[in-house]
Amino acid sequence: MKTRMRAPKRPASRVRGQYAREPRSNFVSGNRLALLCLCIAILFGVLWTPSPIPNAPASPPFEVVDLPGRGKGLVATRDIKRGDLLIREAPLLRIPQQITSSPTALLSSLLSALPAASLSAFFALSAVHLPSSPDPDPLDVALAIVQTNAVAAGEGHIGVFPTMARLNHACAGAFNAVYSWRAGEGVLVVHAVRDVRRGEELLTTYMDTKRKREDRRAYLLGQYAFNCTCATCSLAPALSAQSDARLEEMAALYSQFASWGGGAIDGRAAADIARRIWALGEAEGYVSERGRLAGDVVWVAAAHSDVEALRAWGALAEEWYGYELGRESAEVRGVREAVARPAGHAAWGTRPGMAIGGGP
Ligand SMILES: C[S@@+](CC[C@H](N)C(=O)[O-])C[C@H]1O[C@@H](n2cnc3c(N)ncnc32)[C@H](O)[C@@H]1O
Repeated sequence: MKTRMRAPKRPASRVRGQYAREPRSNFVSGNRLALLCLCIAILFGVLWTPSPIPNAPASPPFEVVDLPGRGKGLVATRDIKRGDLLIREAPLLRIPQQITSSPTALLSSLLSALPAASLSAFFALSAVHLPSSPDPDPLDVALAIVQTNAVAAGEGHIGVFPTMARLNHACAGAFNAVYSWRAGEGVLVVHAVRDVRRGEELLTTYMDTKRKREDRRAYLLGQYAFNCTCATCSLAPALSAQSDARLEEMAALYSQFASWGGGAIDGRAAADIARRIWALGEAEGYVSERGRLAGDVVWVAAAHSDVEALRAWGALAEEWYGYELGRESAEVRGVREAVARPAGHAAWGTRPGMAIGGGP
């Protein structure tokens, strides 16, 4: 989700890249003793109590439980409404993606600075692709934990979050929770993107799942070492083929929509594509990313000086950004401002005047 995409919500943001393959350095070995001491302190019973975060739900609507075949996960303890805030938490670690030093050296210094309780929370997280040695270097374990649990945390950064990290994955129309980084507050928030019944598992998505089932499953197996059996991946063959076709068409349409930025299509065509994406999402049950889509059409409407379309898409953007990012988010405030003062929009009048049409 790029170009001028504003919300750091692209679910494909779980990170690996350079952190996956960095060779160990002498510096790592030099820090091993300190880390081992800290780990031993943790084993001697330091319990993790999260520090209170302002505006975090006072009583979270879920519990962390062991789920057969999937490790821990979050299960709703009461009915949840679309748009409800589920989690609001600070990172245990926040790491720049582009670094000049060794990732393990950086990780070592970040971990060394953590209070024992946070270190305990970090090392309690799950990890795939652990080193096979019976006595692995704690920094290699730490690296595997980062690779399994880190998500995008602002421009050029990833973060590991103790509660959010327990969310398991589902694809396309099957996930019900979406996370986003609040740069101004330094926290990650997770909202319900659909209604959830008590007893249902809360599920986010680890990747852009607008891909066919075979590709999604191969990616998840390779990166996260599990076979996805979510509701979308479990569809019978004929229904799965229809779902694949919808998801692949949505992905192709998003690319076409983005080509408006370079002038390849006009505003009316861009809005037609957005309406088609919306309809496909409805058929698929894929309602995530609608705030951003509608927000982008607001931009197109402003560029073509179409106030009516701007207001119609603005209402949709406000509603769906509100569900995914929170009604108090910067994105909702931005859309409200655009609707209140269309001519004050940064894109206003930058393309030829044109009626692009209202929402779906
Ligand atoms: C970020 S962790 C999620 C929380 C994890 N279950 C735990 O116990 O901490 C990612 C790991 O959880 C497991 N997982 C996530 N989604 C899953 C799913 N849909 N089915 C089975 N395992 C899943 C995989 O082992 C994956 O590598």
